[in-house]
Amino acid sequence: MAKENIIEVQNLKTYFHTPEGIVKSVDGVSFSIEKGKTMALVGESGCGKTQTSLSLIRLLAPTAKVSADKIEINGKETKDYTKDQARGIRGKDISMIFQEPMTSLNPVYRVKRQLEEMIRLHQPELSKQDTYQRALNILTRVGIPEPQERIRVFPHQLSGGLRQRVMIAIALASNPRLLIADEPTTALDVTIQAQIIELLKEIQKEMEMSILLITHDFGVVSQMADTVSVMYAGKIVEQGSMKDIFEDPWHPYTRLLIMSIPGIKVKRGGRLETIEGAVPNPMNFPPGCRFYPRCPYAEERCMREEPVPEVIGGRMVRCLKRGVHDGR
Ligand SMILES: Nc1ncnc2c1ncn2[C@@H]1O[C@H](COP(=O)(O)OP(=O)(O)OP(=O)(O)O)[C@@H](O)[C@H]1O
Repeated sequence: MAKENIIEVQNLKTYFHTPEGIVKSVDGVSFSIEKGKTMALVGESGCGKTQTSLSLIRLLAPTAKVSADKIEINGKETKDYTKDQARGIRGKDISMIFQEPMTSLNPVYRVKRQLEEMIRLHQPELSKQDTYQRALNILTRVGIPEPQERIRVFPHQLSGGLRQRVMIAIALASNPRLLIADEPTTALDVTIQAQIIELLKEIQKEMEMSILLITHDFGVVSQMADTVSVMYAGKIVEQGSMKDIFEDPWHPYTRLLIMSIPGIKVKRGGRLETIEGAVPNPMNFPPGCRFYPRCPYAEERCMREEPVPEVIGGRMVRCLKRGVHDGR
């Protein structure tokens, strides 16, 4: 049976036209996510992960220009959507949660108003009482104790973990087919982090929802993702199943990211805290491979030739030296 994708993106480019020049924050990105599955988009800060996800729902700065060969979301081709049309896919098709709940929760309204507004937007037929009951049910579902009390408070009166749960409740109130989770656990302590990951996984199963997980943390990827796309300097440099990528990363950047995970996989002394050097300026990428200035395996031709995507056994990699660094 053919796999059903909730989203298919081909050759997405998001460029910011600034007085100083063109910022190529997303530069030809392609991926798809199957129904009910999670794809992690991984990379360091500034690689273009957030702009990729915001491009899908067109929540970009006015200076941004988006182009693509395809952005099919839940069966609809949206690449030529205007901002107004794009508003229609937010909520029903795609919801988004962020690292910092206070950026998406409104500090001046109580939880009740924010949650009920979202429910009303998507189920206007519900009576006042049913809307309230559904709000309570969602709060209960996301593990909020004493929902009758908590629904009456303002966001700042909740702990960080509970705020994250409220944000998830609001995002789920519209029954989205795809949830974009941008660093959903980065600001939380480890125990709460694990609880939120568990919650997202349970809800995903119940609702058969797909997740686009954006993170710099390969530890979180290993707990949630089915597939992984590794992003560097506006491009996807490696793509494949979580198992393939973890067990046998082909791109040097992926290898270095995995080596920087704290924990059991890599021996203590061998662990990297960070990768040396910095992500290049998207206004001025180096010629050839964009990773060569930081790559331990780079050779002369990497500075000249831009690697094209190679697809082998269901995986994709963009590296001229694949086959050398992994001993094949
Ligand atoms: N409005 C804008 N104008 C110009 N450049 C921008 C704008 N917004 C983002 N950028 C640039 O686009 C690039 C990619 O940013 P993006 O936020 O997508 O990175 P990221 O990988 O998600 O990192 P982070 O983890 O910090 O969110 C960055 O270099 C950023 O400075």
